[in-house]
Amino acid sequence: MAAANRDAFWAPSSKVNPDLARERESATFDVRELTHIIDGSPDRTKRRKELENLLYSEPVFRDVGRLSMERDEIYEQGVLKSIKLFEWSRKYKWDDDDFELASRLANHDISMSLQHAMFIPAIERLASDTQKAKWLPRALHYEMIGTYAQTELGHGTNLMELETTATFDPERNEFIMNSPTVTSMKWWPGALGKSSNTAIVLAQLIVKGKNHGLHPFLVPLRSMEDHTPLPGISVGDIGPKMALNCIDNGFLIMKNVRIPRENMFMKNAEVTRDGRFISRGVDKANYATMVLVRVKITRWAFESLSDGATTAVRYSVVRRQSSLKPGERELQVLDYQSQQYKVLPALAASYAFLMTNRSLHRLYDSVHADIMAGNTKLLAELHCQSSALKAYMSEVVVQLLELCRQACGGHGYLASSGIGLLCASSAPLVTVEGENSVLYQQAARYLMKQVAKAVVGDPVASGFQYLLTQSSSDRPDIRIQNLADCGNLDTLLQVYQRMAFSVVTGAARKLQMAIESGVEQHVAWNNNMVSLIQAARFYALHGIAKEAGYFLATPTLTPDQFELVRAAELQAMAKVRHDAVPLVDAFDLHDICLHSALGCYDGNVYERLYALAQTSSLNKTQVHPAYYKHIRGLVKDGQKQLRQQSKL
Ligand SMILES: CC/C=C\C/C=C\C/C=C\CCCC(=O)SCCNC(=O)CCNC(=O)[C@H](O)C(C)(C)COP(=O)(O)OP(=O)(O)OC[C@H]1O[C@@H](n2cnc3c(N)ncnc32)[C@H](O)[C@@H]1OP(=O)(O)O
Ligand SMILES: Cc1cc2nc3c(=O)[nH]c(=O)nc-3n(C[C@H](O)[C@H](O)[C@H](O)COP(=O)(O)OP(=O)(O)OC[C@H]3O[C@@H](n4cnc5c(N)ncnc54)[C@H](O)[C@@H]3O)c2cc1C
Repeated sequence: MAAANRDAFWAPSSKVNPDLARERESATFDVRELTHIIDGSPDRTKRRKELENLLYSEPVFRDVGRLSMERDEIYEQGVLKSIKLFEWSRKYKWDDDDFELASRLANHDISMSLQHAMFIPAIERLASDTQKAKWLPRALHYEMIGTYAQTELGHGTNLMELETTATFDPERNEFIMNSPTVTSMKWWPGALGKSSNTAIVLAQLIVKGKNHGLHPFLVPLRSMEDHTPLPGISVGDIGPKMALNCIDNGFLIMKNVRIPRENMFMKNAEVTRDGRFISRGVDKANYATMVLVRVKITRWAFESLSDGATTAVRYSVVRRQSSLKPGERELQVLDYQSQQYKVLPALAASYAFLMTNRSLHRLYDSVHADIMAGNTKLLAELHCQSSALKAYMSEVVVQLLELCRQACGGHGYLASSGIGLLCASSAPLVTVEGENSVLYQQAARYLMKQVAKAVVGDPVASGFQYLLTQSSSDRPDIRIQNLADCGNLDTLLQVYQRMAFSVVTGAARKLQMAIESGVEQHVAWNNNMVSLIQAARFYALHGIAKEAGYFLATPTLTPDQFELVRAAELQAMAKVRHDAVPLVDAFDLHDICLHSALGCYDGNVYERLYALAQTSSLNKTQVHPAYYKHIRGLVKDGQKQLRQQSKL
């Protein structure tokens, strides 16, 4: 789309859809005040606006062209956006919060997103002080452009079986990096294919023939002069994906690549000059970067879901379709109870996920500070919480975004709705940084340990006190006798704790019985995996309604109480429906960030759909070249055959 049209497209219109305007006039709260809470403070709102002005004054961040771009153009635009953010970050000395916020305003359409998402954080967490002094300036000034290369073609989850090797050569005081098999090539790391000149490579450390397990190594990939791959390095893009195609996820094969001994990250372990292996701190400390990204993913879950909820809610009040009573005006589709049931859980979950991410981030910051000071006591609890919440929130986001798409009817299937791209770009959140089934089990593993402690009366971790309170014989009955009781958050918390206690201890009992029956531990674990994963999952009324089985099959709710919860849920939806538009307006998403013809602030959906249709590459000419090449011949032949038939 030409620049002038592009600017016209995004300019907010003074003409606001009347239905949308009316919804805003009837807000029952101060939207701006809620925006400040969502941003974190009035100052953070102000900061966000400053960064919006900075980014959206740049053509590359305003482009609507991405709907019909070729992959190379998408990649190059993502590189350009990355470099803009890097230049501004250096020029204005952005902190991590500013960089994360700018990245979000760019929809994470950043080819070299791993530089700040993993490469720099890994150096900060896994390098010795001497290595940090050497490598951080080169990473922060973008001489080193990096990635985090752990996953291989043959293994992603099971880190113990990763095959890349780093063999110490005492003669030359070097490590020799190798990809010994086809399945050992690194596969998937972001920005590895074409952008990065350096990688943090996770490899099995071999010293004097002994394997000392997985350790991180800094491996130069490409010349700092002309970006050509260095000797022994074979690297490239793994091909187009469902979305996130600005990112050059790549492959890496190393054949006898030599790196200095000093390139092994040495905060948690080292190999001395004379070939002695020394381990420091806990061996899982090298997994610290993965824990950080899992926490980030809970933030991305909120961002994706609030985008989807904003589009679906605004479109659902603009779209009028069918009437409840013949002859009456067509209804705003959000007035259908079924539409509320599709769309409002995404709105509710957006707010719940925002608060959950903040709570998890506080835990992370506290535990990370302890770990940096050598105290790893709470690492296991952080691992459990980050694993369970990353898994649960990414799972729910994928489900609810698809419902938001369905709620937008046919137009939700258009790229210009933005919601299809949102579904596709959020889809990998259930896989990256630990596939969900695997992470749920990590949480379940920790839960089983807490149950074992609770059973013998030992103290349990702070987040699991319900295992003690719910087990006591004098625990109070669940007080749900009317609709009002269903709005009592303490009561709802008690319901969840009661159910969780039953499901978690039930899973533990099944596991224990299997083991006591003589089944080996790992077989018993696999045979009870679904129960263990369920024990690691569970939000308020909708969560109860959606998971009815667990609340009714355990001594938690009676059928009558469950019916009260269902009625309360529908009542709550009708109430939230009244404020649905102000509640999404409070996310205060700029139209460029939302990138949706259905979700734009002014609600002029039809004009924008038509305007974006003009950008379709098929509309470059009135008659497409395919007519002259193929269709014309078909029509002429048809005419010829009809003439011949008419003569018969
Ligand atoms: C809007 C969207 C925009 C963009 C989004 C899309 C894409 C870009 C974003 C991000 C890029 C993604 C980057 C990656 O994916 S990097 C690769 C990530 N890979 C993984 O996460 C691998 C998953 N596998 C594992 O973590 C582990 O192998 C395991 C499955 C957890 C098993 O661990 P393992 O050591 O093999 O064996 P266990 O016996 O289960 O564990 C032993 C022991 O260690 C403890 N443990 C395990 N992991 C951790 C950890 N991270 N921190 C702390 N402790 C850990 C575990 O609890 C156990 O402890 P015990 O005391 O019980 O023995
Ligand atoms: C968009 C994207 C970006 C990525 N970026 C990076 C990156 O920057 N760096 C990097 O190193 N990696 C990256 N990855 C790789 C990612 O971390 C892996 O895909 C992920 O760890 C899962 O590993 P896998 O794909 O090998 O699946 P596998 O581990 O082979 O699992 C396949 C399936 O088997 C099942 N399964 C496996 N193990 C278990 C188990 N123990 N219990 C129950 N079920 C199980 C699950 O259903 C799982 O989905 C990226 C992936 C994607 C999609």
